[in-house]
Order: sequence, then C-alpha cells, then structure tokens
Amino acid sequence: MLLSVYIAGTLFLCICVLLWSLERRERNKYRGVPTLPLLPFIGNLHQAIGDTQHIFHVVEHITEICEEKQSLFVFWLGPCPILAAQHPDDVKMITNSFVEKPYFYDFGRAWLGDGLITAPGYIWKQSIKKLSGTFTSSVVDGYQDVFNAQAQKLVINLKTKVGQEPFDVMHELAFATLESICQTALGVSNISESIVTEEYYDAFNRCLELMIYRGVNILLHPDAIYRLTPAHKEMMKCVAVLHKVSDNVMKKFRAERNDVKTSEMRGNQNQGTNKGPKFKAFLDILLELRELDPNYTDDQIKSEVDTIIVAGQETVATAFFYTLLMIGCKPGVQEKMYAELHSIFGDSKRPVCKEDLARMRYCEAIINETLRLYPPAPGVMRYADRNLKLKSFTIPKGTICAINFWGAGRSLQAWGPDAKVYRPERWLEDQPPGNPAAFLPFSYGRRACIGKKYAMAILKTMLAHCVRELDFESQAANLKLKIDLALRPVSGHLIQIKLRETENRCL
Ligand code: HEM
Repeated sequence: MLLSVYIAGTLFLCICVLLWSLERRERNKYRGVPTLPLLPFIGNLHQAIGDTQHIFHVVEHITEICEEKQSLFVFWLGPCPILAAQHPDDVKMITNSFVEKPYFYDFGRAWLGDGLITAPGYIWKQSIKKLSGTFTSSVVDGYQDVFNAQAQKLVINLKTKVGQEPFDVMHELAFATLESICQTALGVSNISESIVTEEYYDAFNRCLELMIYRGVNILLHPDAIYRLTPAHKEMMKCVAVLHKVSDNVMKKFRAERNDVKTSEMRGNQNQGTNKGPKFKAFLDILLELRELDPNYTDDQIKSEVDTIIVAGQETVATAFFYTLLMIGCKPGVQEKMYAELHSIFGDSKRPVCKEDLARMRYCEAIINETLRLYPPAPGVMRYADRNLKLKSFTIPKGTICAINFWGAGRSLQAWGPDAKVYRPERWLEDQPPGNPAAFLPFSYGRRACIGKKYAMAILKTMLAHCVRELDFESQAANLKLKIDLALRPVSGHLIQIKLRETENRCL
C-alpha cells in the first residue's frame, strides 16, 4: 500500500516537473515581451475570469501597457500564449502575413460554417478570389434605393420615440440593417415577417453571448467537453433559429428570381410588373459560381449567406449607434453636420443619391472618428502558421495573435496628443490623420472587411435622413463598456430624440 502511494506520488511529481519544464521552454520563447504576473500552469487565466465588462477592463489595461512600452504584450491563457499587437508596423506585418485564424473562430462554425469569416485559410483563399469584388462602389451604388427606403422607415420608427426618456435604440437599428442586408446583398425585395423576427434577434444576441462564455471558459474549449454542456444545447437551438432565416431568404430569393424569369419570358405583355431588384445581389453571384463550379456546394452558399447577414448587420447597427451617441453628446458637432446637410439638401427630405454621399465630407469625418474611438469589433485574431520576424521580436510559429483595434485607435503615438479626444475635423485636414494601420475598425491587410463601401454608404444615408428630421441627445461622459464579441455599452444603447426645430415649425 505504502509502496503504491509512493509510486503514485513520484509519478505525479515527475509529471509536474515535466509540465513545468515544458512551460518554461514555451514561456522563454516570449522572453522580453511584457506580460502580467504569472501563476504556474494557469499563467494569466485567473486574470481573465469575470464577466464581459471585466474582459473590457483587461483589454484596456493591456492597451495601456502596449502604449507605454510601445511593444507587444503576451497574455497566457493557461499554456496558450496570446500575443497582443497594436503598433501599426506590427499590425501591418501580422495581418499581411497570416490568413489562418485560431481555433476560437471554430466556436462560430456551427453557425457560419466555412463562410469567409470562419473559414480555414485554404478555403478562404479560394472563396475570396470569387467574392472580393462583390461590394465594389458600382455594386453598392445600386443599393442606394434600398438604403433610402430603410432610412425613411427608420426615421418613422424613431419618431414614435420622440419626447420619451432615454431608450435602447439598438432594436430599431438592428432591424433596419437586417432588412437592408436581406434586400441588398441577398436580393430579396419583399421582406416578410417570417424573416426579420424578434425570435431571430434574440437568437442572434444569445449566440454571441454563448460564444464569449465559451471563449473565456478554457475548460469548455475542447469540443468533446463542450458538447456535453447545456450551453452547447442552447447554442444549437439558437443556430437552428438563425439558419431558418437564411433558409427562408434563399427560398424567397429563388422564388423571386423565378418570377422575374417568367415575366421576362412573357416579354412585353407584362412590362412594368417586374419588381425584382435592379442590381446583381451577392447571392446572385454565389449562385452563378455554383453553376460554373460543381465543387461549390449548397452548404458553402448557405454559410456565405449566414456570414453576410452577421457581418453586415450587427456591425453597421453598432457603428450607427456610437455615431448617434457621439453627435448626441456633442451638440456643436451635430449642428455642424446639420449645416452640411442643409447646404446639400436645403429643406428637402428627398432621397440621398451617390453624388450627395460624395459631398457629405463632414458626415464621413464623424463616422470615421466614431469608428476610430469605438470600433464595433474591438479586435481580431490571426494564427501564426510560421515564424514571423517583426522589428523587435520574432513571432514563433503556433502563436495566436490578437490585433487590438481599441488600442490602435486611441494610441497617442499614432494619433497625436489629442488621440482620446473626439475631433472629426482631424479627418478634414490636408494630411490624413494617424497611420492607416492604426485605423482598424474594418481590420487591415488580408482578411480585412470586404463590406467597407457598403457600410459607409448605408451609414451616411441613414445619418442624413435621421439628422435632417431629428435631434439626438445622449450621455457619454461615464460610458461603461463591455466586450460581447462586439463592443457594447453596459447600460444599453441609450439615446433620446427630439424633433428638429424646423420640423416642429412645420407641424
Ligand atoms: C461598420 C461596419 C462594419 C465593420 C466595423 C466591419 C468590420 C469587419 C472586421 C473587423 C472584419 C474582420 C473580421 C476578422 O478578421 O475576424 C470584417 C470582415 C468581413 N466583413 Fe465587415 N464590417 C462592417 C460591415 C460589413 C458589411 C456591411 C459587410 C457586407 C455587406 C461586411 C462583410 C464582411 C465580410 C464578408 C468579412 C470577412 C472578410 C474575409 O475574411 O475575407 N462587413 N468586417
């Protein structure tokens, strides 16, 4: 008996020593890179435990260290090093060199399959060749009618809130951007209630929460363990709701395209009854690709549809919210924007056309400044599939790199002494501000956002419609934030609305 206790004890000790020496060897690879105080085996894991508000504080703390030392930072999630980067030179190198994403992205694969965001590198390389040109300026110009219609509908919805106490505006924004993405990129002109539903909205938010919950619970990272948990069961239920939406969209799309073909075949007889969209939708392009390439499966198309819904909806709605938040607490900025709109539109509430968008320079500066300080996605990750030499450090193969958008956008080094001040005018000066690789809301390098032109067009259109008729008020002084994958305010997306004075006079 004593002997077996002795053997077991010795064995345990040997395993600990082995693990400890492996850990030391691994940690030595990152010697010189700042980190937080480490515990044996768990590294910084204990510092990551907490809610999503705590995660935001950790990111803020890391940002301060990186800025002060002008260096990288390594966070040890147990045995797994996560290398945070925010210096423009490092960001450029990392995002241009690596296209693989770390296993954290697999947590979204049940939902987004091999769509562009979650696809492994070899699939992404094939997909991006086909899809990189799907949101060019000329394609996005074709969406302008939908953007106007959705913006007008949003104004009508927001007018019902005039005079109320501060309210959470995200619901209105999310529905407007979801309908827009279905009508534009996915080419479904009649959005029925079966598509944009409360059930979808709730399932979407819950999925994000469940993914972050898994992300911070390292014990739930292995699939074999996660599958046994109630969280997995709930995730699959939510994913089923979300997939029902993409299935519905695809069914409707096919039905509408068949109607268009039928009415085209009927020729002149039915002229004027064809209500299909005037542009080629992203989904048109996907279906054309499938006709040309038999290896392009229905599953792949569905994954891209789910991906485009996620990528083009929540991000735009969040960006719009922060823009309202900023103009709402800076009356001078809002008035200057209104003056610009008045110089373009006069008192007219006419639709916004692409020439107007080009003239809305202050409005664009407001959006850029908002995205700099409040990037809807506060960062992204890349997986180092080989060693990479940076100026100050060689990233070892196997490292998970986290690009810190939040930190890059607020860096004094990159943006100057007023980096933390909201000043849209910086975007209108002769020299473009900062360093392009420090302005990261759409990411940078390979695997950056392909929807930037879409985002800017819809954001400007919605802003023009809203600010021409409404006056926004908000409190951002004591804003508390959390990271729910997206950067979100803890107390909700609170805004107050008044009718613009000119509107009051008209009534
Ligand atoms: C303000 C709005 C937007 C922001 C802040 C934003 C941000 C981003 C970011 C940070 C990424 C990189 C994700 C990663 O590497 O993990 C990304 C990728 C992507 N975005 Fe956007 N996005 C916006 C709007 C849109 C829109 C409107 C669309 C489509 C209509 C879109 C489509 C995509 C796609 C397909 C990808 C994956 C690209 C790839 O991996 O090749 N985004 N976006």
